[in-house]
Amino acid sequence: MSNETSNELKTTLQAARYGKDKVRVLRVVREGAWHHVVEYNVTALLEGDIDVRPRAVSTSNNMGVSPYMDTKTLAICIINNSVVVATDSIKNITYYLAKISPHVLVPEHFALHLGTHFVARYAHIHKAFITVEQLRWTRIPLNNTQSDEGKEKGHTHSFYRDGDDKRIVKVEVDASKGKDHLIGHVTSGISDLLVLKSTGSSFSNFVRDEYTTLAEVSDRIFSTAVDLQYAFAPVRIPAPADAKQLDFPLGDFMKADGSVWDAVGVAERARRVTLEVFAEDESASVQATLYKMAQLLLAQNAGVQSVTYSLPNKHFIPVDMRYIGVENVTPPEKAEVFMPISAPSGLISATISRK
Ligand SMILES: O=c1[nH]c(=O)c2[nH]c(=O)[nH]c2[nH]1
Repeated sequence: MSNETSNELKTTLQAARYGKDKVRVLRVVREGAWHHVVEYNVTALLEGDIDVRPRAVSTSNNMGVSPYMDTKTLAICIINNSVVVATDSIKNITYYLAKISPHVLVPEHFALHLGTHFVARYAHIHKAFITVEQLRWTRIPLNNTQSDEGKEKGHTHSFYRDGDDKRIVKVEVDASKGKDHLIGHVTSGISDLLVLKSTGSSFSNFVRDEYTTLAEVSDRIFSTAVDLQYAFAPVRIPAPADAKQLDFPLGDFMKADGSVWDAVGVAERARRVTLEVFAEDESASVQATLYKMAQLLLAQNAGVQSVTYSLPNKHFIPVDMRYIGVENVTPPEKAEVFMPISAPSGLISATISRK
């Protein structure tokens, strides 16, 4: 395509969003000798009046620009970067809020505080999208060490990574109805929670036709990497009242609809219910177990509106050793040696919401 053609092409900016991805932060909060740590990977993206394109491009050169400039240079000169909060600044703000936010230990609260600051601080930013991925750091359990209140057991300042699963929080702070009408949309969940059970799973009565080779089984391995998302009802966020727009009165909006918004409690119950249903269910299929998990999660958490699970069915094939005179494949419930199959896997997902 020639330059002339690309210059003349009429286009419209359908959507634009930008910011910083993978901002890695570890925060230590000290209550005397009793320390807390959180490690987050933060993505902070902004939307608003961020169109950098020149409003009207003049090629007739009546704008006080040197007559020797060509059309291309002129266009670069008047590109409107004045609407751009640099992604470097977005990263700096993320670290600053990690330093000063009283809400930093709870990813939902931190994400809401960060998103609120972006839309409150910059008049032309109408929406902030914050994703916080929390990595596990669990207190090393020791019998003789516990907090002053005696609530939590474990070492005062030593932690270990007790799982690769992450807590994933996605927040949208929407100021499009005005800076005094901030709405927060919060979705939380879990990713990469790897589980396996060696019995208590069957699969039968599925469609049998000319494409079917799978045998019905009353006993099989069930393994998945849980991906869970649960959505809260939207929350009203009071606009910051201070000059620097850093206020975030969490207590106020927790009571805004007359209920307490317990993000930490929901997260603990969601992980527990997922693990318990997985372990205890006599699974008729991944689909059936998924539905039970989601129903129980909704039943236990009044503030949750909908639940989405996405569960790969990781296959394990009994190794056929009949060629060396060893029986390992029949009956299936007696199989002992399996080949884990990395691909393909099944993939079962569903969203369950309140009626
Ligand atoms: O629990 C299962 N659900 C399926 O839809 C399916 N399909 C399949 O081949 N195995 C399984 N297992």
